[in-house]
Amino acid sequence: MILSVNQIHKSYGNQKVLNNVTFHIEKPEIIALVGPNGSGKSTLLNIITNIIKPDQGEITIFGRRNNHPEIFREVAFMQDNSVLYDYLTGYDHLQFIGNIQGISKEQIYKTAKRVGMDSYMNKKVSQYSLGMKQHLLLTLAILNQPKLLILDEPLNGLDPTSAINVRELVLELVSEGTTILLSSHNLAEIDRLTDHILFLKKGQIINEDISIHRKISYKIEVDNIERALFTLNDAGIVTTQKDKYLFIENIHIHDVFQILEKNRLRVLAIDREVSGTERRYKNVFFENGDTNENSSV
Ligand SMILES: Nc1ncnc2c1ncn2[C@@H]1O[C@H](COP(=O)(O)OP(=O)(O)OP(=O)(O)O)[C@@H](O)[C@H]1O
Repeated sequence: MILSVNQIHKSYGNQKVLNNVTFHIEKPEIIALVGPNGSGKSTLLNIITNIIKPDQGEITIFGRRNNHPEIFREVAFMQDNSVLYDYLTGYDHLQFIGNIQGISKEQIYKTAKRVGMDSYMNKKVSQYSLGMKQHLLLTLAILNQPKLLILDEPLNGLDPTSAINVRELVLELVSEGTTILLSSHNLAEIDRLTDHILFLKKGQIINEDISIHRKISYKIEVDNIERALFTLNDAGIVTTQKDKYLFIENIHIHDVFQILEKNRLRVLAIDREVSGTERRYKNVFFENGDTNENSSV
């Protein structure tokens, strides 16, 4: 068992933030923790990493309690940027943590290069952008090649290029056997990363394989929209029109191309959108017309 979260309760004053949270991670994969602002995601990650104590409940990581002194050889938590020191360089931070963990200079350089921060690691953190700070925090987190990596909003503040790099790195780490538990607000990013979602609702976990909710939709522009609409619907492919675009869901796009080509219809543009998480998110959090997504227990 990689991670076992058992019957965790946590309140702040009268506010019950986590109410009997239980879930288990048994195999290396990416698991996304999703919930509205204030639903308790950071609190839960902080409890898992033993930064905050729960009121009740128990966490085990690789079979040991999460307060075991050796646990942090195998687990890393990407903290938020308040842990960084403005007057130190990125390299100073890496060297400091590297010294504590007995990590070689070569490994520090290799990891910084892997994350893409080697070119500015000798600059002071005061000169870093938000994205550069995120890169440094990620480099610090993966320095000891953890088996379980916990990331709180890792894509926050990243421009599209950096977000793609981090996403690719996360996928690479998982392919090497690392388990990644991450929280994110960015549902489109989650769709690209994983099918395994933990929804945090009213202090409790709804643990789901999102693949059954996956929807792939295509937005297509053709040279003759009326004829294309008629032709596709006639072929049994449910197609709708909005403005100058056709919309088709959950279909092998190759079939659509073949039908259009056979009928001498030309595709001018095509856009593909994958959504599963967002659709399920709405079902979970906006049920019964409840549009107040803020969690209260
Ligand atoms: N130290 C604290 N003292 C009192 N209340 C707290 C404390 N930390 C968190 N809370 C409250 O607990 C709730 C959950 O906070 P938490 O930061 O875990 O949520 P979150 O899901 O991570 O939110 P966000 O997505 O906005 O980061 C919020 O209502 C927050 O105000």
